[in-house]
Amino acid sequence: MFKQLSLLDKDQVKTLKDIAESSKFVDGKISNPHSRVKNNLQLHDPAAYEQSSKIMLDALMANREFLDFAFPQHVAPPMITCHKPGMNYGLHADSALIPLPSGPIRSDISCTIFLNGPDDYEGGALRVTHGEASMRFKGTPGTAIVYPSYTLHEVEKVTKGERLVAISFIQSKIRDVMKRNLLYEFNEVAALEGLNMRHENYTRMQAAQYNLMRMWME
Ligand SMILES: O=C(O)CCC(=O)C(=O)O
Ligand SMILES: [Fe+2]
Repeated sequence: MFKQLSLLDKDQVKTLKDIAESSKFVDGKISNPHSRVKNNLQLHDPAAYEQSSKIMLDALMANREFLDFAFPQHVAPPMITCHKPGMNYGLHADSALIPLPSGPIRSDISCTIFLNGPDDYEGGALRVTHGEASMRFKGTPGTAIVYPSYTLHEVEKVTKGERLVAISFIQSKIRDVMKRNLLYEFNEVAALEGLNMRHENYTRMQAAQYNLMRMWME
């Protein structure tokens, strides 16, 4: 399942764009030296990375929709990347393990946070495939899309302007996507409709929700 989040306000987006503007970017291959498809730039300035990733990490961990949907166990600090005209990130699968200073995390969910808007660049859609079908995303500034890391996906070539986003990877407490989505749906419907039920039935349903989480959470 895919989820679009309203993550950052205008001021946060501006701060992040200011950081990007005044920071050094390097060839994205620095973190994937063997990739034949990665053709973008990524932020390469420790202080700027620390400051920008904290804003986005804090926003993710304060976002109810994200917490309810992703059941995050570990979240990689979001990294700002940039595609200029001619750049793309060809079709690929995300690595199962994402190295972090604190040790590797498993990527269950991938996340793109949009800092530039669809009017700021041409091309550059994030295309996520699902078998022979695919979905294309170009979010407005401050929104994010989370999607399963097991998908093959790509960033289409930017033909004009600049695509500025941040990317992150999430290890979920619920590794199995089917179980995670089922719990999300169950919890959502219970939250929206539960109070219309008779109290004793609501209590029993809540016990079922908690017990599924006990069974499935790592
Ligand atoms: O820039 C994006 O939206 C996604 C980039 C990507 O697929 C990756 O870094 O693995
Ligand atoms: Fe990817």
